[in-house]
Amino acid sequence: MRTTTARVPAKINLCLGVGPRRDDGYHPLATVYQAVDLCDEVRATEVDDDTVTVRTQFAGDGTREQAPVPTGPDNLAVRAALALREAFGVDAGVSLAIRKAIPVMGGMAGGSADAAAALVACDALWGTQAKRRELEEIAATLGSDVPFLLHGGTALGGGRGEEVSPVLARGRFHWVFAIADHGLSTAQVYAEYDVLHADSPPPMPEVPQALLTALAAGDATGLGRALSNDLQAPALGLRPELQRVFEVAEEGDALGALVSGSGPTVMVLAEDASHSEELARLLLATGVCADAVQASGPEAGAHLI
Ligand SMILES: C[C@](O)(CO)[C@H](O)COP(=O)(O)OP(=O)(O)OC[C@H]1O[C@@H](n2ccc(N)nc2=O)[C@H](O)[C@@H]1O
Ligand SMILES: Nc1ncnc2c1ncn2[C@@H]1O[C@H](COP(=O)(O)OP(=O)(O)OP(=O)(O)O)[C@@H](O)[C@H]1O
Repeated sequence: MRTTTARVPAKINLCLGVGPRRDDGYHPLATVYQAVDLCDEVRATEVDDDTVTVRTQFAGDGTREQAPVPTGPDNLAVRAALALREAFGVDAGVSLAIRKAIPVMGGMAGGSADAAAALVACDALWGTQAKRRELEEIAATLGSDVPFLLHGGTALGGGRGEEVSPVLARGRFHWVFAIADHGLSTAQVYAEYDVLHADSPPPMPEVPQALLTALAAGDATGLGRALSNDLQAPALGLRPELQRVFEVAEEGDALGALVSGSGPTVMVLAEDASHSEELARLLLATGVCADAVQASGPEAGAHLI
C-alpha cells in the first residue's frame, strides 16, 4: 500500500491583538505567528475503498495525561482529507495515522496542525497537485490557524487569523513550553475575553512595532520584552494557577513569558539552548506545570518527509 507522511510544527503567537467580536462570532486579529519544532506527523495510507479513517498515537513516554482526540469525522485531519477530496472530486479513501507531540487543547494549534499535514499528505497520496493557493483556501475553511500551519516560519496574521503574510525575522529563538494537565477551550477563552470587554469594546488591534524591530534584528531580549497576548487575561481568569509559571520563569531569568494563544500552555523565552534546558528543569522541579518541553523556532510549515 502506498504511503505519504507530512510533518507539521506547533504554532505560537508572539503577539496576539484581539479586536471586537464580529457579527459572524469571530474576532479580528493582529498577530505574529511563529512555528516551533514541536512537531506532529500525519501518515496517509492508500485503502481499497472510499473510507477516511484516523488513529492517533501519542509521542513521548506516556507520563503526561492527554485529552482524547476525536476518532471520527470531527478529527480535523479527517475533515481536511474530506475537504480536499470534495474540492478535487477524488473518489479514493485514506487511512490517516497521527503521531502527536503537540499538546491537545494547549493553545498551540495541534488540531489545526494535523489538518495542514493531512492536506499535504493526501495531496501527495492522491496526486491532486493542488496549488499552494488552493490548499490555503481549503485550510481557511477548516480553522483560522490552519493556513499558517501550511506556511510556517514567522508570519503576520490578519482577518480572523487566516490571512497570512511573511515577516522579516532573523535568528532562532529558544522556548520552553510549560504544559498544563488539562486543556482550555479556545471558544471559551474568546467568550471570556468578550465578558471582560462587555463595558468597553476593544479597539482594532495592531502588531506592536517593537516586536517587528526585535524580530528583524534577531534580538531575543527585545522580543522577550515585546511579547503580548490579549487572550492572556481571560486565560488567567479561567486558570489563575498559571500565574505561578510566570513567577518561576522570572526566577529563572527568562527573557519573557506569555500564555500561548488561548492557553493554557505558557511559553517561556530563553537566551539559548542551555538556558532553555535550565528553565525546563526549574519549571518541572517546582511542579508548576505537568510537563516542560523545549523547542525552537522558526520552523518550516507542513511538509512531506
Ligand atoms: C487562539 C488562536 O489559536 C490564535 O492563533 C486562534 O485564534 C484560534 O484558532 P482556531 O483554533 O483555528 O480557531 P477556529 O477553529 O477558527 O475557531 C474556534 C473558535 O474560536 C473563536 N475564534 C477563533 C478565531 C478568531 N479570530 N476569533 C474567534 O472568536 C470562535 O469562537 C470560534 O468558534
Ligand atoms: N487531530 C486533532 N488533534 C487535536 N485535537 C483535535 C484534532 N481534531 C480535532 N480536535 C479537537 O479540536 C479541539 C482543539 O484542539 P487543539 O489541540 O487544536 O487545541 P488548541 O491547540 O488549543 O487549538 P488552537 O491553538 O488552534 O486554539 C479539541 O476539541 C479537539 O478535540
